[in-house]
Amino acid sequence: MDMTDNVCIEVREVYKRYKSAQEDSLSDVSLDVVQSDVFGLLGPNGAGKTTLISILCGIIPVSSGNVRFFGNGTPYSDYERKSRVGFVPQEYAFYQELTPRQNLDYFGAMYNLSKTRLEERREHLLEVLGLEKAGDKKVGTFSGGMKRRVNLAIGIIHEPDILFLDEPTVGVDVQSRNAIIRYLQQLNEGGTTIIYTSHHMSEAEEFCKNIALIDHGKVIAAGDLQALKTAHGVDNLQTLFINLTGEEYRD
Ligand SMILES: Nc1ncnc2c1ncn2[C@@H]1O[C@H](COP(=O)(O)OP(=O)(O)OP(=O)(O)O)[C@@H](O)[C@H]1O
Repeated sequence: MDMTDNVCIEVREVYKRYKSAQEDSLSDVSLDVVQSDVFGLLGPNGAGKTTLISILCGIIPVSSGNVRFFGNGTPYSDYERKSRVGFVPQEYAFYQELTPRQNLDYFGAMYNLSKTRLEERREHLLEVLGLEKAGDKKVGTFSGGMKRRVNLAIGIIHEPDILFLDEPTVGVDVQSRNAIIRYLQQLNEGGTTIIYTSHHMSEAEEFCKNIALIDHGKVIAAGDLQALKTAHGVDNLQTLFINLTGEEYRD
């Protein structure tokens, strides 16, 4: 990281043990995410990625440690954190019985957007995510790719500065995957900081500037993706991943 980079998320010595668990799901996790980064949280099944994203989004508490958010070097208030951070969860977070327009109106209202602003955002997102024609059909009838795009639209209805995505392209076809990643790239070019998880190594390799590789709740490698590949003498992310996390199944 460059000294001039503006840290927007600071994670320090975070531990997490779920109530029913015998072991820590996160153990001594420290990370910095800089403004306008595309940051990949990568690791095998059960590594702790969803746990970490859930903590960063304020959905579950840490057992110990700290997470702080900054905008231009100043810590966010709770209000700023809510209005400037967006989250696209792995599970679908919409009402299947409602249409995309109705879902976007419902979730947009939670952010206190004005009626005009909400309409503008809703129609913009339906258009750029290729959902215009399906805008008044029940989401429950949609393909996986369309549902993923609705999930994404809901998470960004309030135009967040910092966006978390937990496997945003899981289970979709190549067209939807490309549309989602292209759109996220555009958001990032416009200044949105993106933190995302994926099991799709070639997608992550193209998309991420920095990564943290997590295994058994610990950060085992972090930093600039290109520099990590060079340091470990590998030419692709998948080989780096296998070299650092091993070949065994994680069931
Ligand atoms: N609510 C919970 N209660 C108890 N243990 C949990 C809970 N949620 C997750 N865990 C455990 O915490 C560890 C980390 O899980 P987590 O879902 O964060 O991993 P992940 O890296 O997101 O995995 P995946 O790639 O499969 O989504 C796992 O051992 C999991 O079994």
